[in-house]
Amino acid sequence: MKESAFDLTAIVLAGGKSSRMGQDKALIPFQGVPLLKLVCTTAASCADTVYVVTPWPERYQHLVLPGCQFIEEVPLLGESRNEPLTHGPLIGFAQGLAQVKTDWVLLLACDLPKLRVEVLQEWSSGLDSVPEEAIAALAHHAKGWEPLCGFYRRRCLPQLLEFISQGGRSFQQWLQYHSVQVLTLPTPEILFNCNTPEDWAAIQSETY
Ligand SMILES: Nc1nc2c(ncn2[C@@H]2O[C@H](COP(=O)(O)OP(=O)(O)OP(=O)(O)O)[C@@H](O)[C@H]2O)c(=O)[nH]1
Ligand SMILES: [Mg+2]
Repeated sequence: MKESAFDLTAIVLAGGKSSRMGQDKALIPFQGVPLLKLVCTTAASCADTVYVVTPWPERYQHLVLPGCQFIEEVPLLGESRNEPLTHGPLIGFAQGLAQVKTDWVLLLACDLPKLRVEVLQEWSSGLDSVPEEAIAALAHHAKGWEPLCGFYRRRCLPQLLEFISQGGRSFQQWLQYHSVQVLTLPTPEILFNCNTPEDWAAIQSETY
């Protein structure tokens, strides 16, 4: 159930190399639930429509993700269909955003086991007071913006496509050209990123 004052779409990214994990992060279980399913369930609690953007939807068909629709990534001009599509999260986001109809979209990585619905809902309820010039509302941490757990205006798509067409692939570099509203993090733990076997072991051993 959503609590924001307007319609919201969520995009969940499930692609990439998972090279640090050594196996597809989207499918590793946390408390018995594959990470992608966990994140999609959280997303569906905050948004009316949830898109899972992935180069390989068939890999996740069996997960049963209620209320979620797959968007299959397509190669960029010059990319081969025979190569694995690992062109990065910025392009995955752009291909998802092209399908979005709502003014705001919540973008989430699939490797965020500690997301909290109430925090996302609290953030989304404040979106109507984000200054018009800001293209996104994101949390900030020591290394810069956290681009894969926050909100973007749909109207940023043309600027994003322009940046990509010039070879841009980095969220941090793209965002530095734009005004972004800071989201307050109640606890940094929410953004915990499960990238390595050690990260995974750490969350497995926690007791709840
Ligand atoms: N759809 C899509 N998602 C991607 C792509 N690359 C990364 N992601 C997603 O972006 C999020 C963050 O990915 P990272 O943890 O930075 O990188 P990764 O490539 O998955 O893993 P490493 O190889 O260990 O860096 C995860 O949800 C990935 O599934 C991509 O090319 N397409
Ligand atoms: Mg990560």
